[in-house]
Amino acid sequence: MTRAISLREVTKIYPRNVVAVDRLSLDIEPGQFVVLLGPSGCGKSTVLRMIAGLEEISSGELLLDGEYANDLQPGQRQLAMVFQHYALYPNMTSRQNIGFPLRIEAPHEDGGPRIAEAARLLGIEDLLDRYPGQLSGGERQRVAMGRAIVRRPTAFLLDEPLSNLDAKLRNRLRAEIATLTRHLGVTTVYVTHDQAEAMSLGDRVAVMRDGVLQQLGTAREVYRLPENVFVAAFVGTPRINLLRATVHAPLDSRMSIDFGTQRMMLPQPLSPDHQMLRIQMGREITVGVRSEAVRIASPEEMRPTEALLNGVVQHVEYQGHESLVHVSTGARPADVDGLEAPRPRPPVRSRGRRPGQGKLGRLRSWAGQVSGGGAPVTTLERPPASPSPTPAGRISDGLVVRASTDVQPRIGERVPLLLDLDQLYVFDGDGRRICPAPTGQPRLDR
Ligand SMILES: Nc1ncnc2c1ncn2[C@@H]1O[C@H](COP(=O)(O)OP(=O)(O)OP(=O)(O)O)[C@@H](O)[C@H]1O
Repeated sequence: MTRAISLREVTKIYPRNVVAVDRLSLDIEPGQFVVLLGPSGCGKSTVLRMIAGLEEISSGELLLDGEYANDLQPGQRQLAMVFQHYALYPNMTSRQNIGFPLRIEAPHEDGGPRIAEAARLLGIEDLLDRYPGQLSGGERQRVAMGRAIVRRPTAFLLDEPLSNLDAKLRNRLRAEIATLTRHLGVTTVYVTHDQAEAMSLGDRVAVMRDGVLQQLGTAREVYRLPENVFVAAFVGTPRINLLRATVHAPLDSRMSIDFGTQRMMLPQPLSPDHQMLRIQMGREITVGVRSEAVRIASPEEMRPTEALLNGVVQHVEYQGHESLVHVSTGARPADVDGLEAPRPRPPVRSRGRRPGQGKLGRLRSWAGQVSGGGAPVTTLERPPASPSPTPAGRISDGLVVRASTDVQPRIGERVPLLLDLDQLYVFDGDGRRICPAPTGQPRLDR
């Protein structure tokens, strides 16, 4: 059995008025895999904990299969949660750890066949008699998954389950989790701050910022048609180039985008999307260009859908199969708030979380509640990942261009840049995407 999960205008306000989740509405269909993506502190885990019943909902409704579920006890929800820090009992073998929830639920039943089935699905049959201390990080996370699936839950709630693992293992387990949950056909809500992980995993990605849902869509939609500058900047590697500009639209000559030190002429006749830019004349806009939408090539090679800028090569990152060329155009880079660091909310860190109430403390208590009673001992192998030290939203001031390794520009060289206008994003002063035109407004098919 699998579950439909709906959140209707759900808000969570922690003590001291910390609004962790703000009127979030989300419908997750049975069997769907939805990723909650956003920077640290944006409220992802809180959403998951409210679904699990580990956190009270301040206002709004949670529906499980269409039934009001705000007041259901965690144990009545038949959901399984897996955490970043695999909470395994160190003095129990993998078999005992996986079978633990069954012993609590049905102490007189033989859990053997279900444990064996879970172990087979996860490919850990040969690890069943080992203790957590004798397992690698990835193996422990598989055992933790085993403990979740053995109960045959109606949905999985996965809270950054892979962030403690090294990149290679993370990629492998990520693929395994996707395959496993699809095979089981169980609704899955997966929390991560890693956009690459989100893009590769979910049927749908819900991008959050400051407790507010920014966009819900397929990975392709959030990448190709980001609804605002935050989503554009958060999703995609290398990060989208974002430049401050104004629209220059004289009646008697061609429309251009003015970057301060140079203007980019838009081809005539103007596309319907570009015609709409006229309204922005004189206002500051943000232009977004992904690194694959720019090429270093001579103006003679310019296609009808391209426009020309000039730049000076600052730095070349050799990546083996391609190079990332950082080019200065003299344009002002745009800042986007809240991309990496939590929003500055002074009361939050000192908001009176008692020792043990932070991520670690919450983890200890959740582990006990969700895995079906008892208070499991948590083996914590690594300290929780600290938030990225990068200051919020600083976009590097060079335009990053993806180039084939045949292109070998010299540092300091002046180069022509051809921008693909079909992949040009424009955001208004409030950060909303105005080009390509949002759905419902006339726009080019792409
Ligand atoms: N028990 C609590 N009491 C008060 N504030 C809390 C509590 N738990 C979380 N918060 C705050 O609520 C906000 C959202 O936290 P949450 O853990 O849901 O974010 P997150 O996106 O999952 O972040 P991370 O990826 O770092 O876990 C943050 O500002 C956090 O400090």
